[in-house]
Amino acid sequence: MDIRLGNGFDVHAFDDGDHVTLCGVRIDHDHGLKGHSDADVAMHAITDAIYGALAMGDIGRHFPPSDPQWKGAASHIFLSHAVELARDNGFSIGNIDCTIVCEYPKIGPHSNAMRTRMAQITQIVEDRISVKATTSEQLGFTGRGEGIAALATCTLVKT
Ligand SMILES: Nc1ccn([C@@H]2O[C@H](COP(=O)(O)O)[C@@H](O)[C@H]2O)c(=O)n1
Ligand SMILES: C[C@@]1(CO)OP(=O)(O)OP(=O)(O)OC[C@H]1O
Repeated sequence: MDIRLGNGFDVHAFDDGDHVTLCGVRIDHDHGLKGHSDADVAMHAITDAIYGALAMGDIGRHFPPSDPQWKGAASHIFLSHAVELARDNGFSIGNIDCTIVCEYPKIGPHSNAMRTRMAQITQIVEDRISVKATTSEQLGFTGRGEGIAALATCTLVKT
């Protein structure tokens, strides 16, 4: 059995707006997130974890921020591409674990909806997908409420 481990990390700054999109779920908030795409920082970290496990670059290599085609794009496009690339190379996703770092919004009330959406996109069962959150105890850029960071790990399995 061939098992690969990948990790991903992303940050997006807060901007004017009334909601953020995290793992494909819209959450009302007093700010939005700045980005070339929909700025779904958690989905970007998960996408990069899959590219990482495949050793096939990163999200910016496949979807350059300089390409106007991706302006405002929904991030499920990026994740679906990484999932398809894994499948094309004979891998299935073993599990995904994502940690979102911010003081606000609170993630807990939305984490199950996020797992459901991620399961739809990745076509794996929800109990193989984890979405967690932590504050940074008011320290650093996340602690000052300047943006959101996300980390993700995934395993890919070829039998
Ligand atoms: N944006 C967040 C941050 C945290 N949580 C939940 O609160 C728990 C305690 O966070 P600490 O940083 O104080 O350890 C954390 O384990 C999460 O359950 C959250 O939902 N959203
Ligand atoms: C997702 C892409 C798409 O152009 O743009 P952003 O939304 O700015 O997100 P980032 O995490 O900076 O990754 C780079 C790009 O691939």
